[in-house]
Amino acid sequence: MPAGYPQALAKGRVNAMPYNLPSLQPVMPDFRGYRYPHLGQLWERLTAEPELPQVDRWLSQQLRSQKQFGRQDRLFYADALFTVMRYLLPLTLLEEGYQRQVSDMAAYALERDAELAGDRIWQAARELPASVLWYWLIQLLPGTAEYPREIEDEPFRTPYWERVQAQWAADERLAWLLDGWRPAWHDWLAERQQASGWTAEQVERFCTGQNIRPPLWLRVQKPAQAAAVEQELKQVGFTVDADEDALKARGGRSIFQTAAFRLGGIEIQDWASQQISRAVGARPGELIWDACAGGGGKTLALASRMNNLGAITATDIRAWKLEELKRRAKRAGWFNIRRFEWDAEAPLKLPREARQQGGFDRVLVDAPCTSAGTWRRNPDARWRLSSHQVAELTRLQTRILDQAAPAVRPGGTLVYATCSWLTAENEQLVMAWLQRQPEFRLSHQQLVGFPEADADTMYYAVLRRSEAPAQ
Ligand SMILES: C[S@@+](CC[C@H](N)C(=O)[O-])C[C@H]1O[C@@H](n2cnc3c(N)ncnc32)[C@H](O)[C@@H]1O
Repeated sequence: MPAGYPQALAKGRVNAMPYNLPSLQPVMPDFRGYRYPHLGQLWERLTAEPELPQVDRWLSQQLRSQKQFGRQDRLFYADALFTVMRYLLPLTLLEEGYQRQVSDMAAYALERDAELAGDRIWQAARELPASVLWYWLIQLLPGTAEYPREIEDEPFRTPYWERVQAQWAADERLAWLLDGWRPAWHDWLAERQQASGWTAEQVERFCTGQNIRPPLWLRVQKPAQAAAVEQELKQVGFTVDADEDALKARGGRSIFQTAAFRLGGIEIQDWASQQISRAVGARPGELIWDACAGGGGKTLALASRMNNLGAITATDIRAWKLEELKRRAKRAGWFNIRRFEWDAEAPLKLPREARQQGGFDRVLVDAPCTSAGTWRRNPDARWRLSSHQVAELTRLQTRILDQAAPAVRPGGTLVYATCSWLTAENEQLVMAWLQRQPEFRLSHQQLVGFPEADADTMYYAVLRRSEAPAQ
């Protein structure tokens, strides 16, 4: 924690646990022998990629052309590859250690962790055959999967595994390696623990729970339609829990085929993400700027609170994302959203009505970040995290905040958000920024979602601009 970090903020505020969390014990994907050869081929194709691709997109491209697979097969292959992704580092170290007969696997793990920083892990992992990955995965996770036939030296591997497991479990920095965590993340985790006041149990739940996919979260566009939407989803086989306009859905068939989705009654949006739009507090009639709107997940949630009264300016550096926003807004029936391409290199030229009142009532900066809070859904994202990436992103995040601040009217609100749990991108960044911005004060900040709710992990800070300019 940086010197002078105020204790009141360091404590953080742990939100109430709104949902019973499922068991956080990861298990092996439901394995049927006949699926193994194709799983091996998929791994071979993935490892032909010189750089680690975004695995969910890569996999859907691969499976799109394979019409022979049914829904259950597709779910299995996705689940299996994602599981390998979660444990990429321990799987790689186990096989390397076994092949080299390394006896001190604690020292070896720390040394290799430093060498394989960021996505360099991919260069080592892509050397491994699918059979050994699968074999070590069976050791790491409880389940009933059979060893691949290629593994003939199993009597030697088992005692090796038992020795390594004992060595890692005995070292505080390495114990979570068994859950797929890099020792290099240890300091970041300690900072998070301190900032949020987590107990050891919360830290453990946070680490192990990264390996379990959260449920599908939906947001009802118009509260008046909530009951009808819930009823339709139940009719087509979903189990649904409701929390205001957030719906937790499990099971069922493709959500995209439901009338509720096609007619704009619902959007897919994680629960934590929905809390960010709530924190902005947009009201009908106000002028809002969503500075990093992307495909519009939060823009639409803000629009939903304004009911076509007032105006939203949605900007992003990527024009193609704003096109998606346009489609989604039309489907939802929101007509008060204006879109502009904007790069935080320069200030935004304010729309006339915002200029007339001295700026926007509320500005949301949903900043580009490491996305560390989405590892439960995108497990490969964790292998891109490095100190270098964090340093680059915090520079960009600060620049975006600097450019967004003058567009907030006196007395208005600026909300800074990330889908990351790293304090460097969140509390630390906001504290440093506030020291240079005497016109703004922190109203409150919060880490929302996992490990308290079965969702992603996100952070937001609500910053208020003073009514009168600072002297
Ligand atoms: C976390 S995402 C936004 C997600 C979006 N708000 C949502 O809820 O769907 C961050 C966005 O910042 C945009 N971005 C990155 N660099 C930027 C820059 N220099 N200026 C403006 N936007 C930028 C990215 O294109 C990305 O869409």
